[in-house]
Amino acid sequence: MNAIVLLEDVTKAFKNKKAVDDVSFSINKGEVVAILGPNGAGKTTTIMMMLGLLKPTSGEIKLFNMDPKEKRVRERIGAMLQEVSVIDALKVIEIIQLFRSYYPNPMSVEELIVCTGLSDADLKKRAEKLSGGQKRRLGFALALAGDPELVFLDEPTVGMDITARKQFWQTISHLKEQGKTIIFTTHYLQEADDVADRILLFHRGTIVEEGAPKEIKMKLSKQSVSFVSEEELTIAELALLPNASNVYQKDGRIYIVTDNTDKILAEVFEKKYKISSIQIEQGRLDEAFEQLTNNREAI
Ligand SMILES: Nc1ncnc2c1ncn2[C@@H]1O[C@H](COP(=O)(O)OP(=O)(O)OP(=O)(O)O)[C@@H](O)[C@H]1O
Repeated sequence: MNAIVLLEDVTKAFKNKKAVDDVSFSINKGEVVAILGPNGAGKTTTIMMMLGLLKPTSGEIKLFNMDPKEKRVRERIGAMLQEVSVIDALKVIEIIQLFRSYYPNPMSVEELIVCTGLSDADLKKRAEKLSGGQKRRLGFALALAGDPELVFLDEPTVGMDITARKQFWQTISHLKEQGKTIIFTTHYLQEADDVADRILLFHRGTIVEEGAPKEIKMKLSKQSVSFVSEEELTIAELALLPNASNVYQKDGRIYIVTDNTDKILAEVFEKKYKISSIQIEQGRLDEAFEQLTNNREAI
């Protein structure tokens, strides 16, 4: 088996609330996997557990078939977390050298500079003087300092401008070509679609969809029929229509998400509902993602 990350029935509860609820997945060597989901979905908690920084309440996590806390594991992984906390008084280059010294086969400083886009001027700055975007670059450099086989990136592009984002994803593609395994979290379907081999879509602590971006897109970007209702129609009633896969209300219109708009229209007409302003929507991907998570919110 090529799986270098393995989670089996992992749950993390804070007090009584389950942040991650019975999650299982495995990741193979060389895969780029996006953990996608809205705020509070459990993405960061999952990353922190994989890194051995949080202990699961139940279930098991293995990296390279070992406990994530083992030194032999730590030497093979790198992580960029949301908060980069470094020693403010040190210069950027000193922090990078310090991190490199923790690893048996670190990446060269030259390569780290190319990968992260840090400039010579940035290297001489004290960490406390860095802008938000420069701090993210430093965080990325520290994640790569040990030339890791497995890289964890928690919302890596937050605070980056467009140029920095572009360069960042180019570097990720380059690291993938080198055979590195990359796991990143994001709120943005587009980012996951552009770079990931596989998406794990999290919502409320569970994986609600999993697959290649193409598969996820096919599942999510369903068409819908929308209309204005002239009478009191309940979502629950419409959800019973045989071809309705989802029903929701937005800006005074009712939307019925479906695989077959012709059939759903026939079903709606048959019921003789008093409706007007009927439209068929193609379904944008971002919208579909929002629908999926919003609708689950209401369940
Ligand atoms: N240390 C903690 N103590 C209590 N609750 C926590 C703690 N850490 C996370 N949670 C809760 O667990 C849930 C999942 O949080 P998590 O940070 O994993 O989500 P996320 O998907 O990373 O969200 P975001 O996109 O906002 O970063 C949230 O409801 C959060 O409030």
